[in-house]
Amino acid sequence: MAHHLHAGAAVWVRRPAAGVQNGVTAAASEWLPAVVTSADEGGAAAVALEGSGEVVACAPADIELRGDDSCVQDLIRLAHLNEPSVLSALARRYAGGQIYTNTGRGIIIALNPFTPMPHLYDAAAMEAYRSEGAAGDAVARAPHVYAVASQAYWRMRGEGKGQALLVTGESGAGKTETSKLIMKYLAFLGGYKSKDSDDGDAARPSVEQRVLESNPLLEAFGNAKTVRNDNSSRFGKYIELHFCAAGSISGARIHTYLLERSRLVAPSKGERNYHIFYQLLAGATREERSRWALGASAAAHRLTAAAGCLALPGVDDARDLLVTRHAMRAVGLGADEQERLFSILSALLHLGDVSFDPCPDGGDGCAVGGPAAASLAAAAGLLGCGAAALTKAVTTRTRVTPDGPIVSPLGAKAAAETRDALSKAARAAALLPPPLPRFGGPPAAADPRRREGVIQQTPRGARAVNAPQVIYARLFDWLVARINEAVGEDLVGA
Ligand SMILES: Nc1ncnc2c1ncn2[C@@H]1O[C@H](COP(=O)(O)OP(=O)(O)OP(=O)(O)O)[C@@H](O)[C@H]1O
Repeated sequence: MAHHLHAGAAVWVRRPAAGVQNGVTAAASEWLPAVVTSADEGGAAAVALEGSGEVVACAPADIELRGDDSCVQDLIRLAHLNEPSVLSALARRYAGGQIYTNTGRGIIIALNPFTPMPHLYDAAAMEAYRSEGAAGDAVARAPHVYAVASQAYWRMRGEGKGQALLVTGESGAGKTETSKLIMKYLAFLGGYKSKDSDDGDAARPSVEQRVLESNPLLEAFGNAKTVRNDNSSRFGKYIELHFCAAGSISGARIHTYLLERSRLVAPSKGERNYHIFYQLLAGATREERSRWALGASAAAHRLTAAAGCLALPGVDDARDLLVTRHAMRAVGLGADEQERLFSILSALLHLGDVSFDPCPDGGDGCAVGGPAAASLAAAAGLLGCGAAALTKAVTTRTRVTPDGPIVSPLGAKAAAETRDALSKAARAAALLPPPLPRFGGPPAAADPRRREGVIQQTPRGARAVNAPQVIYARLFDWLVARINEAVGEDLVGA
């Protein structure tokens, strides 16, 4: 940008720098602090770089004004609002352990510290921001995610209107962690007492507790290790928290979007499938392992082994299964429902192990033989449908014509691509009778829109649908619906 520059003006100048991204050296640039030694009318200048004193000539596009921003904690107070000033202010604060920076009222930039910072979120910090917003002074204290949450909370209470908090950023930026901090803090502001507190009905966790405790469950089924984030949410979510007139949480509702279904059958190299599969394979008891015919470890099943990443440093999948089970109980999933749930997950693992051989007679179809037949039988048993019906479903395609259905064989490649080629979701539903309602009442049935959504997810006229994906997506929807039942939708008094 062209500026009126004079000798002695403090500026940023853009200089070429080699950057390395994903192991590849790429041309990049960096902004360096400098002082103008001479400038022409068009904005070009000769500058002396701070530190080295080297004098370089710069085009107008490579120069930005620089102010003294050393105490700035709100970006709108920068002396010059330009890219290098913003980046330098954020970098300086981050280096000093200040991961939060305001940018105007109600917007905060959070930089991921990638290390636990318990002092930022302890009881003293919670108290410090309790009245933020109520006092109408959101900038008085250090920028903090609690300040934004507190501001929204008190505005909701003051104006009696719903508030929305948008948490956005690229994968691994810290959205999930930030959302959890916000929820915990809103629960705290609403008077939530920790579960250690001995008042109340110990057998019935509070709504706040159920909301917070449902998180591990959603994460187990909806998160996976990616190349960018060991605990990446593979779905979008919108969480509604309902408050009663007295200001405490009275209920919640979680809406989820666009679960990454393809991960189930094809996680990318170096990534993992959904956490729950590794938890199950690491933490199932000997008796459960035999009941569900599970392999000894994640290496034993294609769905968990194919991408080549079995364990994660610092993650104990067996211990995490205990956390997931605790969350299941917290949202009210009984032993029967848990059994069905783990049976279906096990069935998916077996289904993933089914492979197809070309027909021995050289014909069009394919056959399921050897160990694959055992996997298919195990899947059929766990899903509660006959092995013959499942075999037919995975090796044939049915077309409905005015003269009746025409069944034709699928080649090995087509069958393998679709894995069990249950040609349509409707057929899948017929074969896996009825897949999720057996968990104990289908919330989907009570909500026609949701049911429609499931049907729409199946490409109409598609030659075949990958049933593990369909089943897993239904399982996930069912789980979200159960969590919603547990956390309630009590809008009375909100
Ligand atoms: N405030 C924080 N304090 C400490 N560590 C954090 C914080 N925020 C994020 N992290 C670390 O960064 C990791 C990634 O964060 P998170 O899962 O929240 O990212 P995300 O934006 O939700 O990613 P994705 O879009 O892939 O789900 C966390 O597992 C945690 O280790």
